[in-house]
Amino acid sequence: MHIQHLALVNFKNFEEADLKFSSNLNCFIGNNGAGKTNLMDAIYYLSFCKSFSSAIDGLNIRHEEEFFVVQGKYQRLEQDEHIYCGLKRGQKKHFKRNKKEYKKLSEHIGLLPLIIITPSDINLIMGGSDERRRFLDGLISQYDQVYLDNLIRYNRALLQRNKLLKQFASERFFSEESLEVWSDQLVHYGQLIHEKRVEYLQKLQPIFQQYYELISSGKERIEMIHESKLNENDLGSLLKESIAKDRILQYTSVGIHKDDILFNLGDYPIKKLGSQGQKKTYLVALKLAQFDFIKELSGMTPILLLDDIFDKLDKNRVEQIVKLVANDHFGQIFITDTNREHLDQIITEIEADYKIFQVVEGSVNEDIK
Ligand SMILES: Nc1ncnc2c1ncn2[C@@H]1O[C@H](COP(=O)(O)OP(=O)(O)OP(=O)(O)O)[C@@H](O)[C@H]1O
Repeated sequence: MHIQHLALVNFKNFEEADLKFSSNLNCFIGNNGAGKTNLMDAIYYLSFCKSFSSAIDGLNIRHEEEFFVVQGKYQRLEQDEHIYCGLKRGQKKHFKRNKKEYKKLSEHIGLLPLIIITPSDINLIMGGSDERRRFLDGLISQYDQVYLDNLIRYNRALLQRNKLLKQFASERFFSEESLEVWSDQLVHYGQLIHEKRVEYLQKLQPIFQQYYELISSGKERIEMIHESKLNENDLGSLLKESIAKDRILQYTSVGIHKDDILFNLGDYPIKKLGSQGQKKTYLVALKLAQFDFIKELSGMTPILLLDDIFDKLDKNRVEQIVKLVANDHFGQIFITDTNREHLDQIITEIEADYKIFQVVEGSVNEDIK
């Protein structure tokens, strides 16, 4: 699966762009702020119906303009796919597959698998536990609709239980029975979600380990530990035990919404003791493991976007990553960099087809080989 053609109008700092890609390697070269990441974002948009950098769609319309259009032509399972995304200021976003508008954007997710590695991934390590849960939930739910449904139902029940706890406190009243309606739902869906999280993390761990060893030349040991009270106890008993506490706090203090993943390097948390390069290696390995996962689940080779990947990594690690992604296992790859040094290194490693795009302040020149 690959994108052949990308056309932009008024998307971020691009007034217009029209790019034909290689099915293997594509590189965006340019100075800071030129628009390399914006091009990556446009490709991301066509897979996920949203930007990876800003939650507000309107921010992606070029300043002073009224709309943006992003269009892509893909080869997917031997067929052409035309994807269109258009947004007018203050209006609903339009998203079409082969000229037919989607009723729900969620129907599109998973059609064009894509993995992105960006500097903002650091939040996965440095941010709160919600970042890590979102990563894991996103990984599982992309191809497991039942998991996603269970998660939605769990969150609804959690919201209701918390509302009730607040209401009890404000009315100086308490009824364990009324709380049970929601607790039972939390137990049912929470247990199912927990089992899937355990299963998927177990599957992810060895692939992650393998990638980390490859990039770091086997010098460091890593570990991913699923921290969940449900590992030792069932959620029903946990909720019962914490009723008094929940009454005081006015929210549900146990459940899968409190899970975390501990990222260790050796015996220590990478968040506290890892160097910047080690953290970057960790994230790259984690994302490449995610790549393998999605590849297996979707039956397609995802597009791989590597934004600013070489920053903070030493020469050896860069070399290992270059060797890795040059492998046949990966399909279409996009790389951004401020100079051609890494790119020239990659090109000598692979025999595959490649294209270079020079990005200069919102405009792109193709193929300056
Ligand atoms: N809606 C918008 N309208 C116009 N310009 C925008 C819009 N959104 C972002 N930009 C501009 O895009 C530029 C950032 O582009 P981008 O992040 O793609 O740069 P880059 O080439 O990846 O740089 P770096 O090498 O520093 O990562 C900034 O100058 C920013 O002001």
